[in-house]
Amino acid sequence: MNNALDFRFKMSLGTFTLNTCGEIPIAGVTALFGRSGCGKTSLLRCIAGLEQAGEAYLSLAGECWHDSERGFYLPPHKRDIGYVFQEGQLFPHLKVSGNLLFGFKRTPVEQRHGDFDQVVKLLDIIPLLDRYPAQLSGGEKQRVAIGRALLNHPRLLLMDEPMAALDRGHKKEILPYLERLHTESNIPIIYVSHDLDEVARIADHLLLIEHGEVLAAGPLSEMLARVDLPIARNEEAGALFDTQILQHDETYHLTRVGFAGNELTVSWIDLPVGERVRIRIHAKDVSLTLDPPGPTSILNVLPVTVIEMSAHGRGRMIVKLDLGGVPLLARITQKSQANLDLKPGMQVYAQIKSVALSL
Ligand SMILES: Nc1ncnc2c1ncn2[C@@H]1O[C@H](COP(=O)(O)OP(=O)(O)OP(=O)(O)O)[C@@H](O)[C@H]1O
Repeated sequence: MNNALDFRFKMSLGTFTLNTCGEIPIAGVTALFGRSGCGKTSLLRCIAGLEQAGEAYLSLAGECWHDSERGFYLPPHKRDIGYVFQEGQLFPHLKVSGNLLFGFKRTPVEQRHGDFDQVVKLLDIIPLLDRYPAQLSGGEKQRVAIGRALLNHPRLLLMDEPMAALDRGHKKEILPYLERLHTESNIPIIYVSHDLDEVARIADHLLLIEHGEVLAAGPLSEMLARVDLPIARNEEAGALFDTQILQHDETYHLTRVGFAGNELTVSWIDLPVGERVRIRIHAKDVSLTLDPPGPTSILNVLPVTVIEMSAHGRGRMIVKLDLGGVPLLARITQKSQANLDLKPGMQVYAQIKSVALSL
């Protein structure tokens, strides 16, 4: 594919073997996802050129960066990439402004001003410009590290678990910036993570890595809706919906969102009507019933069709449902599946608590 990063790497690291091949679209955010030690960082380092696999092929939009067969290897500093590591790695002796200016290496002087203003605004860095890294929180350091990488105008931004060293509070603080980056920057990003909720918020594509190999790859919403992949076993498994805000209910502090002819009531979303939001419904928060329930505290009861089922873990099933053309996942017990005698093709009702829906 010409508008992609094509890769093939084979190498051993101690007892571990990385044997990956695939392609990553040069647009949006692609998550490299998998459990700890599966090889995500190794793959990212191969892409950056920091690791030289014995067997390697890498090209960006048809431009070769590494081809071991031809003995061609472009060193990291010639690859035009930005790299944000788990810990920001700022220069401690430079103020934030000085650290950011380091990101201007490749930008002609006359273009620098506009970019700087845009990036510091995007990442809310203005109040931090005069501080030294030691005077920043973990989340602030990461914002500056991201800003510095962006100012370098890379053709590709690699991010290796940029939130891994942050506590829950700081993670929450930085996530909206990563989402903004995703919608407002046109630099393609490859994002390593083992946190499914994080990936679901910011990625467009997903490469699932297992034991050093690419197990599956595709658009995020399709990947999250597959019941044959280990992702479906994850506690946080669930389907993703691109919705639009239809209405707010100020009395009950609820919001109504619409997607593909369906509507859902969710907890209040502080965004104007008409705005698009990504909503995730965790499989564990969806229950199934054969008949429409009578009066119930559950605000969302939607007719669905069973598409397929897969056993996951002891006594548990994951059920893929069709909700007016979009997939929804439900996790139920095998006992419930037997009690309801669920089979593909059956029409049932999915019950989703509105409080269970999260952005
Ligand atoms: N220099 C090395 N020598 C020996 N083994 C290594 C080396 N570097 C990595 N490994 C091993 O290779 C495997 C893959 O490591 P890698 O860091 O790529 O995984 P990861 O998916 O990024 O993990 P994590 O999510 O924990 O960061 C691990 O089992 C690791 O122990």
